[in-house]
Amino acid sequence: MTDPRRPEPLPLVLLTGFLGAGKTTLLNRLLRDPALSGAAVLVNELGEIGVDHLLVEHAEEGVIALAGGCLCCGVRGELVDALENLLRARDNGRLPPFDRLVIETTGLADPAPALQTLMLHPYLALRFHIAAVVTVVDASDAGATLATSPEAARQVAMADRIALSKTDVATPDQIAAARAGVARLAPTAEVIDAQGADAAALIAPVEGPRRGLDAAPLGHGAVRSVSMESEAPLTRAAYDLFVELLRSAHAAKVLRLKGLIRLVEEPDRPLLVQGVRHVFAPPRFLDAWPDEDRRTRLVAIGENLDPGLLAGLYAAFAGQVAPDRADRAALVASPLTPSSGGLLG
Ligand SMILES: Nc1nc2c(ncn2[C@@H]2O[C@H](COP(=O)(O)OP(=O)(O)OP(=O)(O)O)[C@@H](O)[C@H]2O)c(=O)[nH]1
Repeated sequence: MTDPRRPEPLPLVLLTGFLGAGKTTLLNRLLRDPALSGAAVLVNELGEIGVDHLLVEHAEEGVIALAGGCLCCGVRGELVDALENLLRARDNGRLPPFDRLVIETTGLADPAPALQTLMLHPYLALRFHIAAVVTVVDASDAGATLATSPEAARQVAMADRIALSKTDVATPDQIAAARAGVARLAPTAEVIDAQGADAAALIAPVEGPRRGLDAAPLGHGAVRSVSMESEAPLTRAAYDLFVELLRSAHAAKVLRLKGLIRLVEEPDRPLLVQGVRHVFAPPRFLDAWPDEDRRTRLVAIGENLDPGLLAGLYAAFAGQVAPDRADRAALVASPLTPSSGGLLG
């Protein structure tokens, strides 16, 4: 039940991408679109004196610059201050009641700390929900950049959606290399050609994980995805325990975890969960399942993840443990699983 005294959390889109990928260009396009007239924008800049926000053509009251450092390095407190000020201005009528927020990060930012800051802050976590991480990828150059820059690769791995820029100047081979690089690093992400795409579609919320995933190694560095699914609903307690174990045993490797959970206690509404490394946002019930599929679906994206271990851990909580399966070895290998008398009996 929605509490009438508590405002609905506003969707927040994190727009990231490597240096010069085309974030500001895309943002300008988004801001020109009447469908997005209700968006507020926060631009994070590297220099002491912010410049990027001056390049955002529709730099009106809703565009706020956060200068003097990178969100991932030292300005997280400033991010909190800026967002609190933005909300205060909205709530007391000094700003129009914006209906979503877009944050543009610097080209070198690791998206994780900014996301974690938003998820951990008791007030901001109530007022915003992370609707999507959109990563701009330069199609003319991604093949090389993704292979040589860990920052660029991580921005792609964390993405819910990839906006391919510069497809107007990239050769077909470059576009194919960019798509292949993205598919290896972010197999679950939706890929959109930014040139022709509808502005609203570029920053639409991505609720739940995408389908058709498997735990195949991605072949690029050590980033891979592991999907976990189950038919039978989970109890809330089982889900909470699974997350606790995941956080304590695997958090260093998990870049992102996202999913829809079917709970025994509330089977008609999916619980949307997301984690960034060891930080998990307060789970949020969606009003309804997005489609006919009512299974629990979770996807973890991470570095050096052991798919068997993770899938086995999930299976233990989802009631899928079959002690004679190959998973057993993986499960027993977990330092947190007692060698006897524990989950496996
Ligand atoms: N041809 C072409 N040029 C583009 C496109 N998108 C961006 N550019 C150009 O690429 C350059 C960098 O674009 P920006 O939008 O400033 O990139 P950014 O990601 O905001 O850059 P930083 O803030 O430095 O990280 C500019 O010269 C843009 O005009 C595109 O789709 N096609």
